[in-house]
Amino acid sequence: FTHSRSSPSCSSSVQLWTLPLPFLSKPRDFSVPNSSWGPEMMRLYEHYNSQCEVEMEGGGKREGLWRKLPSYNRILKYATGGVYLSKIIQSKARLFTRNIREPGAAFEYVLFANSEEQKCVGIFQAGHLLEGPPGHVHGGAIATMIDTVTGTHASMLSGPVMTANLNINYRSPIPLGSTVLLESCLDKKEGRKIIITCKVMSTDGSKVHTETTALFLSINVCHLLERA
Ligand SMILES: CCCCCCCCCCCCCCCC(=O)SCCNC(=O)CCNC(=O)[C@H](O)C(C)(C)COP(=O)(O)OP(=O)(O)OC[C@H]1O[C@@H](n2cnc3c(N)ncnc32)[C@H](O)[C@@H]1OP(=O)(O)O
Repeated sequence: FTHSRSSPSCSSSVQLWTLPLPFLSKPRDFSVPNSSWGPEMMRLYEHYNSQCEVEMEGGGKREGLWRKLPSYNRILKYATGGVYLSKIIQSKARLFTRNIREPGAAFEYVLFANSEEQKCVGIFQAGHLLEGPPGHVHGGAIATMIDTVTGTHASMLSGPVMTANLNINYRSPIPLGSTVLLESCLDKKEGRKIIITCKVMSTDGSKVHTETTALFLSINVCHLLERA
Protein backbone atom coordinates (compact mmCIF):
# COMPACT_ATOMS: atom_id res chain seq x y z
CA PHE A 1 0.00 0.00 0.00
CA THR A 2 1.36 3.38 -0.92
CA HIS A 3 -0.05 6.82 -0.73
CA SER A 4 1.06 10.36 -1.30
CA ARG A 5 0.17 13.76 0.06
CA SER A 6 -2.72 14.27 -2.31
CA SER A 7 -6.13 12.98 -1.41
CA PRO A 8 -6.96 11.19 -4.71
CA SER A 9 -4.55 8.42 -3.71
CA CYS A 10 -6.65 8.01 -0.63
CA SER A 11 -9.94 7.62 -2.39
CA SER A 12 -10.68 4.20 -0.92
CA SER A 13 -11.54 4.62 2.75
CA VAL A 14 -11.69 0.88 3.26
CA GLN A 15 -8.15 0.57 1.96
CA LEU A 16 -6.91 3.11 4.48
CA TRP A 17 -8.92 1.62 7.31
CA THR A 18 -7.15 -1.68 6.82
CA LEU A 19 -3.78 0.01 7.25
CA PRO A 20 -3.31 -0.83 10.93
CA LEU A 21 -3.83 -4.52 10.26
CA PRO A 22 -0.78 -5.51 8.18
CA PHE A 23 1.68 -4.50 10.87
CA LEU A 24 5.35 -4.17 10.26
CA SER A 25 6.17 -5.08 13.83
CA LYS A 26 3.72 -6.90 16.03
CA PRO A 27 1.89 -4.41 18.21
CA ARG A 28 0.97 -5.14 21.79
CA ASP A 29 -2.57 -6.33 22.28
CA PHE A 30 -3.81 -4.76 25.52
CA SER A 31 -6.98 -6.82 25.79
CA VAL A 32 -5.40 -9.81 27.48
CA PRO A 33 -5.54 -10.67 31.18
CA ASN A 34 -3.16 -8.87 33.54
CA SER A 35 -2.67 -9.03 37.31
CA SER A 36 -5.23 -6.26 37.90
CA TRP A 37 -8.11 -8.25 36.43
CA GLY A 38 -10.49 -9.32 39.17
CA PRO A 39 -12.41 -12.61 39.34
CA GLU A 40 -15.50 -11.28 37.51
CA MET A 41 -13.41 -9.80 34.69
CA MET A 42 -11.57 -13.13 34.35
CA ARG A 43 -14.76 -15.18 34.52
CA LEU A 44 -16.45 -13.26 31.71
CA TYR A 45 -13.27 -13.16 29.64
CA GLU A 46 -12.98 -16.96 29.90
CA HIS A 47 -16.69 -17.38 29.18
CA TYR A 48 -16.44 -15.60 25.80
CA ASN A 49 -12.89 -16.67 25.01
CA SER A 50 -13.85 -20.32 25.36
CA GLN A 51 -16.46 -19.78 22.63
CA CYS A 52 -13.91 -18.47 20.13
CA GLU A 53 -12.81 -22.00 19.30
CA VAL A 54 -14.85 -25.17 19.32
CA GLU A 55 -13.35 -28.64 19.77
CA MET A 56 -14.37 -31.07 17.05
CA GLU A 57 -14.97 -34.76 17.51
CA GLY A 58 -11.76 -35.78 15.76
CA GLY A 59 -9.77 -33.68 18.21
CA GLY A 60 -9.23 -30.68 15.96
CA LYS A 61 -10.58 -27.19 16.51
CA ARG A 62 -12.68 -24.84 14.43
CA GLU A 63 -13.70 -21.22 14.80
CA GLY A 64 -16.51 -20.61 17.24
CA LEU A 65 -19.33 -18.08 17.24
CA TRP A 66 -17.30 -15.40 18.99
CA ARG A 67 -14.07 -13.67 18.04
CA LYS A 68 -11.83 -11.76 20.43
CA LEU A 69 -10.93 -8.34 19.08
CA PRO A 70 -7.39 -7.15 19.74
CA SER A 71 -6.94 -3.66 21.14
CA TYR A 72 -3.94 -1.41 20.65
CA ASN A 73 -3.00 1.92 22.15
CA ARG A 74 -2.94 3.66 18.78
CA ILE A 75 -4.87 3.20 15.60
CA LEU A 76 -2.48 4.47 12.95
CA LYS A 77 0.93 3.99 14.56
CA TYR A 78 1.65 0.77 12.75
CA ALA A 79 0.68 1.98 9.31
CA THR A 80 3.33 2.14 6.64
CA GLY A 81 3.44 5.91 6.76
CA GLY A 82 4.26 8.14 3.88
CA VAL A 83 4.30 11.92 3.99
CA TYR A 84 0.53 11.87 4.01
CA LEU A 85 0.31 10.31 7.49
CA SER A 86 3.46 11.72 8.97
CA LYS A 87 1.83 14.37 11.17
CA ILE A 88 -0.20 11.75 12.95
CA ILE A 89 2.50 9.11 13.14
CA GLN A 90 5.00 11.53 14.64
CA SER A 91 2.59 12.87 17.22
CA LYS A 92 2.29 11.51 20.72
CA ALA A 93 -1.34 10.59 20.21
CA ARG A 94 -2.66 7.62 22.18
CA LEU A 95 -6.06 6.03 22.24
CA PHE A 96 -7.99 7.63 25.12
CA THR A 97 -8.92 4.29 26.67
CA ARG A 98 -5.35 2.94 26.58
CA ASN A 99 -3.27 5.87 27.81
CA ILE A 100 -2.76 5.03 31.49
CA ARG A 101 0.21 2.74 32.02
CA GLU A 102 -0.69 1.41 35.49
CA PRO A 103 -2.68 -1.81 35.03
CA GLY A 104 -6.14 -1.57 36.52
CA ALA A 105 -6.03 2.20 37.18
CA ALA A 106 -8.46 3.20 34.44
CA PHE A 107 -10.11 1.16 31.68
CA GLU A 108 -9.39 -2.56 31.62
CA TYR A 109 -11.39 -4.11 28.85
CA VAL A 110 -11.78 -6.72 26.18
CA LEU A 111 -14.23 -6.89 23.27
CA PHE A 112 -15.71 -9.92 21.55
CA ALA A 113 -17.75 -9.96 18.33
CA ASN A 114 -20.36 -12.39 17.10
CA SER A 115 -20.88 -11.75 13.40
CA GLU A 116 -23.65 -14.33 13.03
CA GLU A 117 -25.83 -12.52 15.55
CA GLN A 118 -24.40 -9.08 14.62
CA LYS A 119 -23.54 -8.52 18.26
CA CYS A 120 -20.56 -7.20 20.14
CA VAL A 121 -19.83 -7.40 23.85
CA GLY A 122 -17.38 -5.48 25.99
CA ILE A 123 -16.18 -6.54 29.42
CA PHE A 124 -14.97 -3.51 31.35
CA GLN A 125 -13.38 -3.15 34.76
CA ALA A 126 -13.45 0.47 35.92
CA GLY A 127 -10.36 1.54 37.90
CA HIS A 128 -9.91 4.19 40.59
CA LEU A 129 -9.00 7.00 38.15
CA LEU A 130 -12.51 6.91 36.69
CA GLU A 131 -14.33 8.26 39.73
CA GLY A 132 -17.31 10.53 39.30
CA PRO A 133 -19.79 10.49 42.19
CA PRO A 134 -17.94 9.28 45.32
CA GLY A 135 -17.17 5.58 44.95
CA HIS A 136 -18.80 5.34 41.56
CA VAL A 137 -17.83 5.60 37.90
CA HIS A 138 -17.95 8.96 36.09
CA GLY A 139 -20.74 9.28 33.53
CA GLY A 140 -18.25 10.39 30.88
CA ALA A 141 -16.19 7.27 31.50
CA ILE A 142 -19.33 5.18 31.08
CA ALA A 143 -20.07 7.01 27.81
CA THR A 144 -16.50 6.20 26.72
CA MET A 145 -17.07 2.49 27.36
CA ILE A 146 -20.30 2.62 25.35
CA ASP A 147 -18.68 4.57 22.50
CA THR A 148 -15.80 2.08 22.40
CA VAL A 149 -18.02 -0.98 22.10
CA THR A 150 -20.65 0.49 19.77
CA GLY A 151 -18.03 2.37 17.70
CA THR A 152 -15.97 -0.77 17.18
CA HIS A 153 -19.14 -2.69 16.37
CA ALA A 154 -20.24 -0.07 13.83
CA SER A 155 -16.82 -0.01 12.19
CA MET A 156 -16.83 -3.79 11.89
CA LEU A 157 -20.16 -3.52 10.10
CA SER A 158 -19.41 -0.52 7.89
CA GLY A 159 -15.73 0.42 7.89
CA PRO A 160 -14.67 3.82 9.23
CA VAL A 161 -17.37 5.66 11.19
CA MET A 162 -17.78 8.68 13.45
CA THR A 163 -20.14 8.87 16.37
CA ALA A 164 -22.91 11.33 15.47
CA ASN A 165 -25.17 10.79 18.47
CA LEU A 166 -25.10 8.89 21.75
CA ASN A 167 -28.37 8.91 23.64
CA ILE A 168 -27.66 7.46 27.08
CA ASN A 169 -30.10 6.80 29.88
CA TYR A 170 -28.24 6.33 33.14
CA ARG A 171 -30.39 3.97 35.26
CA SER A 172 -28.16 2.94 38.16
CA PRO A 173 -24.62 3.95 39.22
CA ILE A 174 -21.64 1.66 38.67
CA PRO A 175 -19.47 1.03 41.74
CA LEU A 176 -15.82 1.98 41.16
CA GLY A 177 -13.65 -1.11 40.71
CA SER A 178 -16.50 -3.27 39.52
CA THR A 179 -16.79 -5.15 36.25
CA VAL A 180 -19.66 -4.54 33.84
CA LEU A 181 -20.85 -6.21 30.67
CA LEU A 182 -21.76 -4.12 27.62
CA GLU A 183 -23.96 -5.68 24.95
CA SER A 184 -24.15 -3.94 21.60
CA CYS A 185 -26.72 -4.95 18.97
CA LEU A 186 -27.29 -3.68 15.44
CA ASP A 187 -30.66 -1.99 15.21
CA LYS A 188 -30.55 -0.89 11.58
CA LYS A 189 -28.40 0.33 8.73
CA GLU A 190 -29.77 3.01 6.42
CA GLY A 191 -27.33 4.25 3.82
CA ARG A 192 -24.43 5.80 5.71
CA LYS A 193 -26.26 5.61 9.05
CA ILE A 194 -25.74 2.75 11.49
CA ILE A 195 -27.99 2.65 14.53
CA ILE A 196 -26.87 0.51 17.42
CA THR A 197 -28.38 -0.17 20.83
CA CYS A 198 -26.27 -0.94 23.86
CA LYS A 199 -26.93 -1.99 27.45
CA VAL A 200 -24.46 -1.77 30.31
CA MET A 201 -25.27 -4.47 32.85
CA SER A 202 -23.93 -5.97 36.03
CA THR A 203 -21.99 -9.16 35.35
CA ASP A 204 -24.83 -11.40 36.57
CA GLY A 205 -27.29 -9.52 34.35
CA SER A 206 -29.50 -8.59 37.30
CA LYS A 207 -28.99 -4.84 37.03
CA VAL A 208 -29.16 -2.52 34.02
CA HIS A 209 -26.82 0.43 34.53
CA THR A 210 -27.45 2.25 31.25
CA GLU A 211 -29.41 1.95 28.04
CA THR A 212 -28.17 3.65 24.87
CA THR A 213 -29.09 4.27 21.28
CA ALA A 214 -26.09 5.27 19.20
CA LEU A 215 -25.93 6.73 15.70
CA PHE A 216 -22.79 6.34 13.61
CA LEU A 217 -22.10 7.73 10.17
CA SER A 218 -19.77 6.11 7.70
CA ILE A 219 -17.02 8.48 6.73
CA ASN A 220 -14.16 8.71 4.32
CA VAL A 221 -11.08 8.61 6.58
CA CYS A 222 -9.14 10.75 4.11
CA HIS A 223 -11.33 13.72 4.93
CA LEU A 224 -10.56 13.25 8.61
CA LEU A 225 -6.83 12.98 8.05
CA GLU A 226 -6.75 16.03 5.86
CA ARG A 227 -8.09 18.04 8.81
CA ALA A 228 -5.55 16.57 11.27
C1 LIG B 1 -12.28 -4.16 11.40
C2 LIG B 1 -12.79 -3.24 12.44
C3 LIG B 1 -11.81 -2.97 13.48
C4 LIG B 1 -12.32 -1.93 14.42
C5 LIG B 1 -11.25 -1.04 14.89
C6 LIG B 1 -11.83 0.16 15.42
C7 LIG B 1 -10.96 0.67 16.47
C8 LIG B 1 -11.58 1.89 17.01
C9 LIG B 1 -11.82 1.73 18.41
C10 LIG B 1 -12.33 2.94 18.99
C11 LIG B 1 -13.79 3.03 18.87
C12 LIG B 1 -14.19 4.27 19.51
C13 LIG B 1 -15.09 5.03 18.60
C14 LIG B 1 -14.94 6.43 18.94
C15 LIG B 1 -15.63 7.23 17.90
C16 LIG B 1 -15.57 8.64 18.25
O1 LIG B 1 -15.37 9.02 19.35
S1 LIG B 1 -15.84 9.75 16.99
C17 LIG B 1 -15.57 11.30 17.83
C18 LIG B 1 -16.85 11.95 18.21
N1 LIG B 1 -17.62 12.30 17.05
C19 LIG B 1 -17.34 13.39 16.32
O2 LIG B 1 -16.43 14.16 16.59
C20 LIG B 1 -18.22 13.59 15.12
C21 LIG B 1 -18.36 15.04 14.75
N2 LIG B 1 -19.33 15.18 13.70
C22 LIG B 1 -18.98 15.02 12.40
O3 LIG B 1 -17.82 14.87 12.07
C23 LIG B 1 -20.07 15.05 11.39
O4 LIG B 1 -21.20 15.73 11.91
C24 LIG B 1 -20.53 13.61 10.99
C25 LIG B 1 -20.98 12.79 12.19
C26 LIG B 1 -19.34 12.88 10.30
C27 LIG B 1 -21.67 13.74 10.02
O5 LIG B 1 -21.33 14.65 9.05
P1 LIG B 1 -21.59 14.35 7.51
O6 LIG B 1 -20.82 13.14 7.12
O7 LIG B 1 -21.32 15.61 6.77
O8 LIG B 1 -23.11 13.95 7.47
P2 LIG B 1 -24.37 14.91 7.23
O9 LIG B 1 -24.47 15.12 5.76
O10 LIG B 1 -24.35 16.08 8.13
O11 LIG B 1 -25.55 13.95 7.71
C28 LIG B 1 -25.84 12.73 7.03
C29 LIG B 1 -27.15 12.22 7.60
O12 LIG B 1 -26.97 11.91 8.98
C30 LIG B 1 -27.87 12.70 9.78
N3 LIG B 1 -27.15 13.12 11.00
C31 LIG B 1 -25.92 13.65 11.08
N4 LIG B 1 -25.61 13.91 12.36
C32 LIG B 1 -26.69 13.57 13.09
C33 LIG B 1 -26.98 13.62 14.47
N5 LIG B 1 -26.08 14.04 15.36
N6 LIG B 1 -28.19 13.19 14.89
C34 LIG B 1 -29.09 12.70 13.99
N7 LIG B 1 -28.87 12.63 12.66
C35 LIG B 1 -27.68 13.06 12.22
C36 LIG B 1 -28.25 13.90 8.90
O13 LIG B 1 -29.49 14.44 9.29
C37 LIG B 1 -28.28 13.26 7.53
O14 LIG B 1 -29.48 12.53 7.42
P3 LIG B 1 -30.25 12.42 5.98
O15 LIG B 1 -30.62 13.80 5.61
O16 LIG B 1 -29.25 11.79 5.02
O17 LIG B 1 -31.41 11.51 6.27
